[in-house]
Amino acid sequence: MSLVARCQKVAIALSVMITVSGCQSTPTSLYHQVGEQAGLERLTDAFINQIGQDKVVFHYFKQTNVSHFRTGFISHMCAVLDGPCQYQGDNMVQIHTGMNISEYDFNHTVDLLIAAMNEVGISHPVQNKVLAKLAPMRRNIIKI
Ligand code: HEM
Repeated sequence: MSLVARCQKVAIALSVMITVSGCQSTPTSLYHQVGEQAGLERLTDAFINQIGQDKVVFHYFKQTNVSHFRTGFISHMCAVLDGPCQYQGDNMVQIHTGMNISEYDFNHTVDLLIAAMNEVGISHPVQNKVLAKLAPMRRNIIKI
């Protein structure tokens, strides 16, 4: 290959790298794998729907402003899944303090989220990665 052709190849490779790193969502991020903003909106709507029909945990949300919850949950998930968002809301402890959420109810809520992920077609390997990100929050949410 001539030197000019080589330089052209390197230039193309570099410009591809710059374009990719300049994107808001890296192709490998979990945020990308759940379908970015539109995917998180679909997921959160399905989750809210699940909660709305649920006899076990709905009572926690009786006084909740759904539109505020929707915006906050989407932005929190976006940040947790390494998307291009900065979650501005209260932290998990602040939000859930006083709710005294039992382990059973926490697990049940996670089941509702899994049902929502199935509903919107998120693959099981991606679901597992999402759940692994949420698992450490358990101790900041339960029985406080
Ligand atoms: C890993 C699991 C969970 C995550 C990541 C999570 C995340 C969040 C976030 C980000 C918000 C704030 C939304 C906003 O800005 O308004 C929120 C609010 C809330 N969460 Fe959770 N949550 C989890 C588990 C639970 C569980 C298990 C329950 C109850 C069974 C629960 C009950 C609530 C309620 C009732 C609110 C609304 C509080 C209000 O009305 O101001 N959460 N949650």
